[in-house]
Amino acid sequence: MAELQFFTGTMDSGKSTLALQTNHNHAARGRAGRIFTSHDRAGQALVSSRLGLTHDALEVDEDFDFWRYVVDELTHGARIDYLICDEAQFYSGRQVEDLAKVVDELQIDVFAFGILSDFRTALFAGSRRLVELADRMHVLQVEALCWCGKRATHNARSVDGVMVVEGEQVVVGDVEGDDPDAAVPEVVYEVLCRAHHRRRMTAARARAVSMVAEPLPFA
Ligand SMILES: Nc1ncnc2c1ncn2[C@@H]1O[C@H](COP(=O)(O)OP(=O)(O)O)[C@@H](O)[C@H]1O
Ligand SMILES: Cc1cn([C@H]2C[C@H](O)[C@@H](COP(=O)(O)O)O2)c(=O)[nH]c1=O
Repeated sequence: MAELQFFTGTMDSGKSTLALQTNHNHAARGRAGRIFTSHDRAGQALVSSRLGLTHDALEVDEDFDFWRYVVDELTHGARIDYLICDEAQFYSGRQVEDLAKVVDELQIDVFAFGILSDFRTALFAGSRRLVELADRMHVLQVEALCWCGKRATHNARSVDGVMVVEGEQVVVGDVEGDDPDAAVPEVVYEVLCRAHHRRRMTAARARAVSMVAEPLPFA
């Protein structure tokens, strides 16, 4: 019985890696699949993992029609057993509804991967519709950690080193690397626990605050 499954976690939690592993495992068993992505950091029509894995993919823009694409492929004799849908947070609600229709009417498995909420902690449209429609939802077990050591649950955006909660919802970017000499891009993401996201306390701000010398008590 085909299913619509949604695999979610914060940024940097292993979603794209799992997407490519899922594709590999199903293809290794002779199943025929298609891989989709949207706004991948590595560029157009590519799924990339920070582990260095990449795979060609079909780019989903706002006009992409999953139902029409799959029906056209099947009509022309292609076999499709499953769809891998990465960066699904960027899909529209209608596109997610079409993925559910592909599962129900064509018995094709759909594996969707994406973050739940944006830098303001608001659900993305595609993620919201996946939560509403998926047969099964999985939170990835590779836990990304806040700088304080707690499990990270939210994605923070910093612009020029300052955490922001205003701006465009879609800004493609990455979490800051661990190379201290690497140039820091203008927009950087960081995964935080809820408390530190609410306090706007990024790792950089925590370091700065901790470095302020406590006034010595007068002798
Ligand atoms: N060099 C590495 N060796 C092992 N794991 C890594 C390495 N670099 C990143 N990772 C892990 O890979 C995951 C990020 O991979 P990715 O699939 O790109 O995540 P996502 O798509 O969720 O942003 C994280 O869980 C991180 O811990
Ligand atoms: C929080 C947040 C993220 N994004 C972008 C940044 C990345 O390009 C992707 C997430 O990719 P990942 O594989 O999960 O790391 O989403 C955004 O556009 N807006 C946001 O608020």
